[in-house]
Amino acid sequence: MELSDIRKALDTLDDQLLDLFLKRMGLCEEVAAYKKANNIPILNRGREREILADVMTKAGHLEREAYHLFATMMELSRSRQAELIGAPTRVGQFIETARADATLAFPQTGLVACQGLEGANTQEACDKLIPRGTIMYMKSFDAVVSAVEFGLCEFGVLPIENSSHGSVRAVYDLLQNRPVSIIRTTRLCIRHELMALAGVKLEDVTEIHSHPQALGQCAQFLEKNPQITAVPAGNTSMAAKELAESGGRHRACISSHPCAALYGLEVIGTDIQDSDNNYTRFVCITKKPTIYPGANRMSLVIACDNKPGALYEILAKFSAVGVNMTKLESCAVTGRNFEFVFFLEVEADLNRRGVIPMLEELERTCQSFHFLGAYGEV
Ligand SMILES: C=C(O[C@@H]1C=C(C(=O)O)C=C[C@H]1O)C(=O)O
Repeated sequence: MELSDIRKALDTLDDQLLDLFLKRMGLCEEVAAYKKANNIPILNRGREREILADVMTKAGHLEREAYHLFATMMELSRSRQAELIGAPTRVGQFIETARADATLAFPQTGLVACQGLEGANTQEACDKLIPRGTIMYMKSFDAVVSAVEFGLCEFGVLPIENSSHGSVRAVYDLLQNRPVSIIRTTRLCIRHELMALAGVKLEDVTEIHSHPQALGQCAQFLEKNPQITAVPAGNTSMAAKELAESGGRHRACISSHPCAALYGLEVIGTDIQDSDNNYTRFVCITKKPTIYPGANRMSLVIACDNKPGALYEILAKFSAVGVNMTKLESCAVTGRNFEFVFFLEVEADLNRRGVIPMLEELERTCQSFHFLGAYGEV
């Protein structure tokens, strides 16, 4: 057969397939109405397994392809049913409340909780996120979240991930477990400097103090100087202040440039980070769920069953509504062997048809689902 003839035949088949697909979806809509009236869950794993087993037996050497085609069709069917049934979900309620409140422009002032001291990278992030905000410095990430949770500060700013060191697990843990949500993010290029008291040389230094993330981002520098011990500090700026107060002449710290002038230290090494492309992303959080106009990203933390295809099923849902994933990181669940949660960020407009039902479907079907917020990046 000529190529053009084959394509003509394909066009005819595609028309038939489309027609059958629409008929199938029509029947699923009837199923949805029945389920709604009788309060039956959308997902019926047993029925889906039977369908897939039958399809694979009938499909012969194309069993794998047929499996994926039918798994996707059932995925789309469940998504449509969720859209029609509209049963309340936590994520649906969150979005409804958060959007109703978002009539105002993004705030430019207010009290902002920030971990560390003057000169910390987070301070620069605070200035970008809430341009005329008043910063209150806190000792820990936990204290930042508490300040927001208990109303001491309207906003909190926290680092969430670094391009060479990955997600800040402690911050993800706080965001999942406390009643705060992300309203905006920003990205800063981080450069690390080595600082010490006036006159101290690198040869004199036996200890370098800094935040574990900063120590990790300068791992190659530390490897090249094996005589030096890395000592964790609460924050890069705290390390600078403590060094200045200690008077220690065998000590140095890894901090950001403004700390030298702020704490009277001398820079004895510049750009000591492993990669010049070293970025940290920061999130701005609030207690009141708010989605400001123009929000085009969302952060999610999802745990799924430990079985083949579990992650694929999640990704298929994104694909079904055309959502672009910008981050996917798996992380072991603390205290459990080989169980993972996924930290995700997706680009999605909540106004696009199917996006909210997709989130609701994820909440209904995944082992655990946390919606951390919908926001824009500055
Ligand atoms: C259509 C139904 O709902 C869901 C979708 C299915 C499908 O598309 O075939 C099968 C089982 C359910 O998970 C149903 O329950 O029959």
